[in-house]
Amino acid sequence: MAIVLIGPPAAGKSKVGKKLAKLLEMDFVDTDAIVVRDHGAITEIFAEHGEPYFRRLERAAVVEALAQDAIVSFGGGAVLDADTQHDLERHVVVLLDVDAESVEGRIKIDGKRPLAPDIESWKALVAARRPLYERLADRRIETANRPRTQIAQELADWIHSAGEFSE
Ligand SMILES: Nc1ncnc2c1ncn2[C@@H]1O[C@H](COP(=O)(O)OP(=O)(O)OP(=O)(O)O)[C@@H](O)[C@H]1O
Ligand SMILES: O=C(O)C1=C[C@@H](O)[C@@H](O)[C@H](O)C1
Ligand SMILES: [Mg+2]
Repeated sequence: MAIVLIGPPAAGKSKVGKKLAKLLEMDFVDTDAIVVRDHGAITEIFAEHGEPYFRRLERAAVVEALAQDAIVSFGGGAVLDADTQHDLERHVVVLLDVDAESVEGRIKIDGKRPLAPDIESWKALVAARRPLYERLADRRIETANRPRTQIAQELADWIHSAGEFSE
């Protein structure tokens, strides 16, 4: 079973996931990183082949990631795939959430998200996905104005107390 972090672009899935994996002494896998490893930069995949093509590569990355007992950070849109939604029923799913105001500075900083290049597109994307994120999640964590270390520690404590991965 994997512990899967889902949620809006720039919620902190990759950064928090890495810290959580360290705390729990588990492997860390990121579906975006698998796609990049196998196919190159995400911005270029979107520009050259479009979103449906990217989603197929992403689905393969999800299958690889969920086969491991690891902390798995999803790309923001990985949950859109119906097979992935079904697969998530067998895993622990955490929604890392963030509001538009708090995410604004984060989006501006890296600007490398083809579907959310600015805050207005981020808002529309997240509004459409929010019911899905909430339906799939076993637990929701607010990340606005909170250090990543604290978020990771809270999650690690919850996982320990829930008995997940206890030996
Ligand atoms: N709790 C936080 N407080 C402040 N900044 C944060 C926090 N979490 C993440 N960030 C910043 O937000 C940006 C996005 O973080 P990260 O790449 O982990 O997001 P993500 O959820 O993995 O996004 P994506 O869906 O694009 O993969 C980074 O610049 C990161 O430093
Ligand atoms: O929210 C999304 O649809 C995306 C988020 C990123 O993690 C990448 O997977 C890609 O930029 C698409
Ligand atoms: Mg990420």
